[in-house]
Amino acid sequence: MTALDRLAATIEARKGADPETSWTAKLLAKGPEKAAEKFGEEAVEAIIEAVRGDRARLTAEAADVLYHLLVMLAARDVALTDVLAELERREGTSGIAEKAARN
Ligand SMILES: N=c1c2ncn([C@@H]3O[C@H](COP(=O)(O)OP(=O)(O)OP(=O)(O)O)[C@@H](O)[C@H]3O)c2ncn1[C@@H]1O[C@H](COP(=O)(O)O)[C@@H](O)[C@H]1O
Repeated sequence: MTALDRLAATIEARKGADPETSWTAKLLAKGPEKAAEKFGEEAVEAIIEAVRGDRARLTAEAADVLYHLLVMLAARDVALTDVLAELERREGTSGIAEKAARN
């Protein structure tokens, strides 16, 4: 099990937990729209660090992005395993070839 798998399991387990003691539960209690908004905020913070070129800060912001992505997915009952399966399905297909096949 990777750290991402463990984090997704923890987030799933936080559904219905006490919002006083869990940030995840607090965020989930506010609904999928709030989870999506937080994901957007964290993504923008990561973009800012990517543009600045601060690798340590980008690393930290990327971790925030991954956590908030998983919370947003959990809020809409999308399993990490389904996202990983979609990535596996795409493995070996060049993005350029895939784009060309669309037209
Ligand atoms: N990876 C994370 C993680 N990354 C970021 N955060 C929290 O996400 C929050 C977002 O920070 P912000 O500065 O954006 O929050 P804010 O500005 O106060 O929020 P606003 O009210 O202003 O929108 C902070 O409280 C961070 O601590 C996380 N909280 C939890 N986890 C993981 O989730 C697990 C379960 O956490 P709890 O649900 O809190 O038990 C933890 O053990 C960790 O593994």
